Amino acid sequence: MRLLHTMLRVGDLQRSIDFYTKVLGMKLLRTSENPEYKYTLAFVGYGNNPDHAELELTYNWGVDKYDMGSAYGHIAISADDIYQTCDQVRAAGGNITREPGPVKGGTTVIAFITDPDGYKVELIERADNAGGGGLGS
Ligand SMILES: C[C@@H](O)C(=O)SC[C@H](NC(=O)CC[C@H](N)C(=O)O)C(=O)NCC(=O)O
Ligand code: NI
Repeated sequence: MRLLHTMLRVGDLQRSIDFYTKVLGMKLLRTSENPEYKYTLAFVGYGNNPDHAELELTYNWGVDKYDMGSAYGHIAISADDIYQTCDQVRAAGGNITREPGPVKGGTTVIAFITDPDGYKVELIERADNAGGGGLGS
């Protein structure tokens, strides 16, 4: 089995596509519309399934905001140079809610940003091909 995607409901599809492509360097992989049920999907990521997990951005026509509740945590993305990535996020108008620095009690360098809808995205500094060595290692 493989992790295929995470679905996020968004209030403005182009705004979210711009964030994940222009700010976080993802590609727009495909889109689809469902006129009958009035929604549009946009899949973004660093590559296609099955080699890469994707984000499924769901826009329900006419719905521009959601109650984010308190259950959602974050999605995590690796960054070769987290300081440079955060500078790029800032320069592109992204919101950094936790500046880069070692995780509490550990050495892994992380940062948190929020996307246009307020979904948290964790940046973890590691070479893309790194594996294992969980947080705090
Ligand atoms: C394409 C595949 O990956 C899907 O996730 S389609 C699942 C389907 N999505 C929708 O109907 C989108 C619009 C709907 N109003 C919504 O906001 O989810 C679905 O079954 N969604 C229900 C769900 O709980 O995800
Ligand atoms: Ni889905």
